[in-house]
Amino acid sequence: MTTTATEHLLTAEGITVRFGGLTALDDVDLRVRPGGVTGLIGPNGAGKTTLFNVLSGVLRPTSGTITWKGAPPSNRRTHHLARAGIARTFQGLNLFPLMTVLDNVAVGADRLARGGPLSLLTGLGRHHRDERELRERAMAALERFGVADTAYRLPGTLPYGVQKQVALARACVGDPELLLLDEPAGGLSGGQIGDLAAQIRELGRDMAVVLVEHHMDLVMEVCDHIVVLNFGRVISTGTPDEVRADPEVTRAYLGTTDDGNE
Ligand SMILES: Nc1ncnc2c1ncn2[C@@H]1O[C@H](COP(=O)(O)OP(=O)(O)OP(=O)(O)O)[C@@H](O)[C@H]1O
Repeated sequence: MTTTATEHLLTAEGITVRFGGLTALDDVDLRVRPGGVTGLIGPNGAGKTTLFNVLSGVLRPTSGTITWKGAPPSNRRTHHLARAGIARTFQGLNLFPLMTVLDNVAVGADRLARGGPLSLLTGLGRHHRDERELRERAMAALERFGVADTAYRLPGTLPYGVQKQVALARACVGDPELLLLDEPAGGLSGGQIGDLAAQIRELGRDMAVVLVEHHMDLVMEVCDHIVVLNFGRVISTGTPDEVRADPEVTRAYLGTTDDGNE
């Protein structure tokens, strides 16, 4: 199925997630168009990570529907979503510590190969040509993110900022149509965050990016559209300027009442 520029790539409707008695998401809607950067923000515990986990197939919602390119995803398990064109990064990076940087990134290209998921790890069901192509793609992705010189190192031997670039290269190597970035600025210095902003804007020209991030300057700089969650509900949506000017958003972040009292 093809998607025109005016159609939504991903639609989440009425997403509710309950953990026992706690409602982490309450009837949340999210629509993502092809291309551009959507920010998902909100105070601690607002439900951002839970929504990300639903979108990337890690968590099945209690109720609600997800539509990918106009139809429900045929299989919501994470590696199937990756093959359909949805990639994500993790707060904890999730790089394989005993694999080289190059192999870590080649695993991310798996959706383009004929072998099954993780066949690069097991060596089963894959042609030598596949492997060579995957490694060439992985090297090209490392070059794109400026870390090709680390290809044969183990991730744990590299500075944190470099590991973050490797994780980005892994997410992008399969040419996803939707990239979910979970707090990409966490642990980075001011200068690194400036570089990251330029990278995210560039990525948003090739694919749709959804960004969960606490670093407000970065969010306001790179996002075309922002969705604000508080206590599991969408309390505001709009452009960065619209969201910044919304008193509901200020109240959510400051935890104040209409009178300005705590
Ligand atoms: N597996 C779980 N079991 C029980 N409660 C959970 C679980 N995961 C999240 N929660 C709760 O759901 C609510 C939303 O959490 P979530 O992590 O999605 O928020 P968040 O907006 O990502 O917060 P933060 O900015 O602090 O990462 C919180 O009250 C949290 O304690």
